[in-house]
Amino acid sequence: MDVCVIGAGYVGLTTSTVLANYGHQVYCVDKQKDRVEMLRNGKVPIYEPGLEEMLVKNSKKGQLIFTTDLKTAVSKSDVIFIAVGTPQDMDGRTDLRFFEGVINELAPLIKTYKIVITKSTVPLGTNEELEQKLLEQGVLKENVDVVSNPEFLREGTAIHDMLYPDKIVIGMKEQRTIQVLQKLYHFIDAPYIITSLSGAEMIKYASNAFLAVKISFINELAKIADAYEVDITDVALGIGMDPRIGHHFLQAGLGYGGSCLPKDLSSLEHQSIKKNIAPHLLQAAQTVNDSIIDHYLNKLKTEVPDYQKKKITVWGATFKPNTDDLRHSQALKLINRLVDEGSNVHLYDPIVSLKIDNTSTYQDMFDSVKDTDILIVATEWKQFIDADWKKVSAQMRGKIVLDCRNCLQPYTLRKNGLLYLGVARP
Ligand SMILES: NC(=O)c1ccc[n+]([C@@H]2O[C@H](COP(=O)([O-])OP(=O)(O)OC[C@H]3O[C@@H](n4cnc5c(N)ncnc54)[C@H](O)[C@@H]3O)[C@@H](O)[C@H]2O)c1
Ligand SMILES: O=c1ccn([C@@H]2O[C@H](COP(=O)(O)OP(=O)(O)O[C@H]3O[C@H](CO)[C@@H](O)[C@H](O)[C@H]3O)[C@@H](O)[C@H]2O)c(=O)[nH]1
Repeated sequence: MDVCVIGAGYVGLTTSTVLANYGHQVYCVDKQKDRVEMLRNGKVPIYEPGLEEMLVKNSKKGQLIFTTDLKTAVSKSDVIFIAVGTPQDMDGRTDLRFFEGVINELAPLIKTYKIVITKSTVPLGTNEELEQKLLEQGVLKENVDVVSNPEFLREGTAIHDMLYPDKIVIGMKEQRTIQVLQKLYHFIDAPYIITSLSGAEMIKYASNAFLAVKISFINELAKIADAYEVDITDVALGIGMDPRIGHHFLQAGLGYGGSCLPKDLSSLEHQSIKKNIAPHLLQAAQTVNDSIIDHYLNKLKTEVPDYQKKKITVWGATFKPNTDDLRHSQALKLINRLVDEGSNVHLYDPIVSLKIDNTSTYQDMFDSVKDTDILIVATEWKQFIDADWKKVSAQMRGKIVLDCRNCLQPYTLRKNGLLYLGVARP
């Protein structure tokens, strides 16, 4: 099929590349000229393992075309994906500026039958409004079907997640769209969940809200476990064995961040309040998440009361490993907090080279710990987990390692003369 994907970010690029790889002719449109130019030259503006290779292969074949020319892309396509950002505004609601911008640009271009598929995460009712707005702006009813097809990929494993999803969610009004979506996703073997437009929108928010609640649950338990000197990783393992609970998303640590969980939870809270329903649980999840950095720093303070006067190295800045995404990163919040407190901060991240006032950034993880008093592991990159701790210990001046992701082995660190510090890791 001929497909137009609007937005060349994490979702748009993954969708475009995978669809092209499985035989579709894809036109990926972005309004940022430099981004499109870069993509045409085979350079991917984001760090996503495996993406560049597949993207270049399909661009070379002409199967995947990057453009700023929406008009031509729409005229050549049967289906149009919207994959632009839907960030949160100052109040925590969804900012639909980019999404609405797309509707206004699309409306005059739809002259023959098209299926418009929303991949972006949008509040309940947005796809109904999308259809209304297209019709109000002159699109003929017989020329458009709107489908809500939310995306569940995770950054760092985006290609895998698109190829092997646990389900494909389709919100639609016209049955005829289902066959088209099945043809589009012919290479994916997953159950279809067919629902209304808002049903699909809600499944997306409900998934991310549930994940956020689950993480905050284990993080609250970690505080209790810490007070009773219980190892939270044992508790997570124990409760996770119950298939009704499951092992996923029970890794206690610095809390959740990223471009989705915080903003989607916040958006759902607002959508709930709009209908006079108090979102107690959703708010509690956010409150717990907001309290975690303090909890870790208090832990550090019990060991080093004047830690602000020490030289501190932080490993990891991104919101999780295997991504360059810094949006709502808890690690970055921790770094900024240390800087605000006046600490002498040294940074190392395997992918991102940060420029933050009053910090020093290193290109080598071992150089970054030279003569440092305290090492804080803020993101669980594999190279930190597998670090040569003997070498780290030899480089450091002090001996304290604060593990904010429960990703290190206390025994290994102690064996190498380091003092392991964590929450609920006695
Ligand atoms: N990042 C994820 O892991 C992920 C996963 C699932 C769902 N989502 C959702 O998917 C949507 C996209 O997220 P993302 O992280 O890929 O966003 P992103 O910010 O990485 O990329 C969005 C792209 O859209 C482009 N854009 C904006 N307006 C445009 C327009 N009018 N025409 C053409 N291009 C335009 C921007 O230039 C940008 O390149 C969001 O709603 C997000 O919540 C994201
Ligand atoms: O046990 C866990 C699991 C995750 N996290 C943190 O939670 C955040 C989110 O992690 P993850 O869900 O893996 O990252 P995303 O790439 O943001 O993916 C989420 O957000 C996407 C955008 O909506 C969805 O598509 C995915 O299904 C959903 O998992 C990160 O800060 C993680 O460090 C924990 O603290 N403990």
